Amino acid sequence: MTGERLAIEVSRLTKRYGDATVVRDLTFTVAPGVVTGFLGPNGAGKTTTMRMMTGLVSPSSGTATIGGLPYARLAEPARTVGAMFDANAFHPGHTARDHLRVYAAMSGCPDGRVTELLDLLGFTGAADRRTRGFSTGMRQRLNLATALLGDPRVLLLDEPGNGLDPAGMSWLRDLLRRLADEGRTVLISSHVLSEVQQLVDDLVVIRRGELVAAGPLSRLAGPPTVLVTSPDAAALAAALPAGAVEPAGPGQLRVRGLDAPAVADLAAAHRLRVHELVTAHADLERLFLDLTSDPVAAP
Ligand SMILES: Nc1ncnc2c1ncn2[C@@H]1O[C@H](COP(=O)(O)OP(=O)(O)OP(=O)(O)O)[C@@H](O)[C@H]1O
Repeated sequence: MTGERLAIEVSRLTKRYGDATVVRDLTFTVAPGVVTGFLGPNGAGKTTTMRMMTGLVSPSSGTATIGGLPYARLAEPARTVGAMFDANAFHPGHTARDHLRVYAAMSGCPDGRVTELLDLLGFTGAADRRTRGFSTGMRQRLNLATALLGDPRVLLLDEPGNGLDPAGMSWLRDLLRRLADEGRTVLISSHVLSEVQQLVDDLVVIRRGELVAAGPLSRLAGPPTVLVTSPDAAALAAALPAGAVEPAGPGQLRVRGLDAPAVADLAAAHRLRVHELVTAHADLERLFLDLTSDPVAAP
């Protein structure tokens, strides 16, 4: 599918409420065609920043633009940006279909789009049930359906993984991947890195309203290492390139800069035994805690 590719540019964005600066001098870009995770502990300023992107909150200074324009100047804002903020904003007496019809009418979407989305988001049996009985997972789906009504090129989703079980997360991952592969810009917030690490390509991490890291997840997490268990660990360490290896435990080495097959081949060439070889990816939860920990604010 072709369509406009619209980057989100946040430049020196700042929001003050009275004496409190809740978003401070934030600058980052959200690229089209990938899923970007917007991460930070509770109260870091994620929702406020996303609301500023959609004009729901006005910045104290700085700008947030979508495809080069502030939200208010977009020709068709509701069809350009789909946003999801509150997982509970449904009329309890409305069915999922009623809810989508109301929003479709407000944003000028054809009724056929409602049926299409109910199918796409797997509402088969639940489309005509009242939302008051919906699980959190169903609410998240309905929210997503609402955000997708105008077939937007940009999606801003505040905590879409909240309350989803593993099957729901896997479904969400596939859906977001498909939307990004269509060239859309997808920004999802979360305060739990482990929740989104399977969903995102890029990360923007904030703490107390300030940027602490931005870039591809693979770059922030660093390259994987190989963990080798061998009764010949000392001889294997001597055979590996100097500086590529460090002890990781009894009979265990951590190897950098070589992948698992290269380590296995090298051990075989030296007739050394290998009992276990594991490719270890960075501990992303640790990385997130390191990036966002705040000794001053600790109790
Ligand atoms: N209208 C408002 N008036 C005053 N303070 C506000 C207002 N809206 C948000 N804040 C404060 O701004 C800070 C950032 O809130 P925000 O909801 O943007 O954080 P968040 O990163 O989305 O947090 P969470 O993960 O808990 O949703 C918080 O301290 C919050 O109390």
